[in-house]
Parts: sequence; structure tokens; C-alpha cells
Amino acid sequence: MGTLTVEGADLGYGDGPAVLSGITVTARPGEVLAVTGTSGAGKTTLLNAMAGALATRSGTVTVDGVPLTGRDHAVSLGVVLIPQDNGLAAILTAAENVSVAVIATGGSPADARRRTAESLDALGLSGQANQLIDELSGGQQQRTALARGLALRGDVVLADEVTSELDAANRQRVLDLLRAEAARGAAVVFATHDPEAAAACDRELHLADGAATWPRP
Ligand SMILES: Nc1ncnc2c1ncn2[C@@H]1O[C@H](COP(=O)(O)OP(=O)(O)OP(=O)(O)O)[C@@H](O)[C@H]1O
Repeated sequence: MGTLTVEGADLGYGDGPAVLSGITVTARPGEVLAVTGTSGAGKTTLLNAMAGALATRSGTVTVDGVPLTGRDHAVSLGVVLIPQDNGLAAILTAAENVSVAVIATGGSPADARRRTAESLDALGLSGQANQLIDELSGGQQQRTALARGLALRGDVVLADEVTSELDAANRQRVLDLLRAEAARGAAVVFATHDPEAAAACDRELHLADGAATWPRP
């Protein structure tokens, strides 16, 4: 299982000002780490760097000591990103979105069928499996993206604001599933602006004014 370490990272876009500076954090197997902060604080930016999708300006992001060279490399090391915007293919059904991702990461068709059914069921979406993404509500789409991420059984699971559109019961279901991912041995990072959700995590990294702090004693 993977330990993801960000060491002295400066992050930003193009020639623009730094979004985050001097970030150091380790996501350990078996733990759920919350990343909190107000809108625009840099939560997505940090998760994208952890996913290998955004290069650091300085500093490093490593998985088990191996520096990430890009998103494909991170995928090959078992880093799963569940993005804030869902990233689902609108022309596919919920089940197809999950199955395609399992097959694209090396699963057999039989694996894909089994894991798709399991993960959609875990998110209460068995009845929506054959509906197109466009036919699903915002919250159902968010849960489909989660089902797809969980079906990949990552060593590192990066979940970006994955409860923002959910009611209380589904939010709790998702928190329980992220906890189960950690219990399986994954390092889980959960970006959220919901203090209650953050309180349910093992540790909390808070982003503000371009820097990170650890608000809990
Ligand atoms: N592709 C981009 N190009 C330029 N600037 C960007 C880009 N993406 C984000 N930013 C800027 O980086 C800063 C941090 O944005 P980010 O999306 O990481 O915040 P966040 O904490 O995830 O916010 P939210 O809770 O609203 O999702 C913002 O000032 C934003 O405008």
C-alpha cells in the first residue's frame, strides 16, 4: 500500500502567483486525512498535485519514495482521483462509467462486472446502473463518480469535495466508505469545507492564505 508524501511543495498555475507555498504533508496507509479550507484556499490544487496532474514548482510529491512524473505515472502507482467535477462520460451509463475505468486500469471484464455491481450497490445506485449520466441527479452523479473511484481499489484515494451534493444519509454513507477504504489499507485524502465531515477524519490539514496548518492538537 502507498504512502504519499508532499515535501516543501510550491504550487500554482502558469506564470500566476503561488496558490500554495511550502506544503509538507504525508498521507499514510490506513488513515483518512481531511484537507480543509474556504473556497479558493487551494484544496483542489493540492489534490491535483497529489494525483500527479499538476507539477510542483518546487518540492516533490512521492509515493513510497518514488517521485510522480505525471498523472499516468500516478495511476500506475495506484493513485486514484475522484474529482470535484465528477469527470463522468455523459454518453455512458453509470455502470459503463465504472466498468470502463476498471478495464482501463487492468481489470478483466469479469472483474469489471463484479466490482461495478459491488460499488454501485455500496453507493445505493443499483437501480440507476443502466441510466445515462445525464439522466441522473447531481447527487447520483457524485455517487457514481465515487463508485468508479472505489471500484479501482487504489493504494491512495484522493476524494475532492465528494459529499458536497449529498443529503445527510448519503454523506454518512460516503464517509463510512472512505473509512472502509482506509481499513483496507489505502491512504485516503478527503478535501472538504464541511467541518463535521472533517471532524470524522483521523487528521486535518487546513489551507489558508497559501499555507498549511494542523488545527488539531
Ligand atoms: N486551472 C487554473 N488556472 C489558474 N488558476 C487556477 C486554476 N485552478 C484553480 N486556480 C486558482 O487557484 C486557487 C485555488 O483554487 P482551488 O480550486 O484549488 O481551491 P479550492 O480550495 O479547491 O476551492 P473550492 O472549495 O471552491 O473548490 C484559486 O484562486 C483559483 O482561482
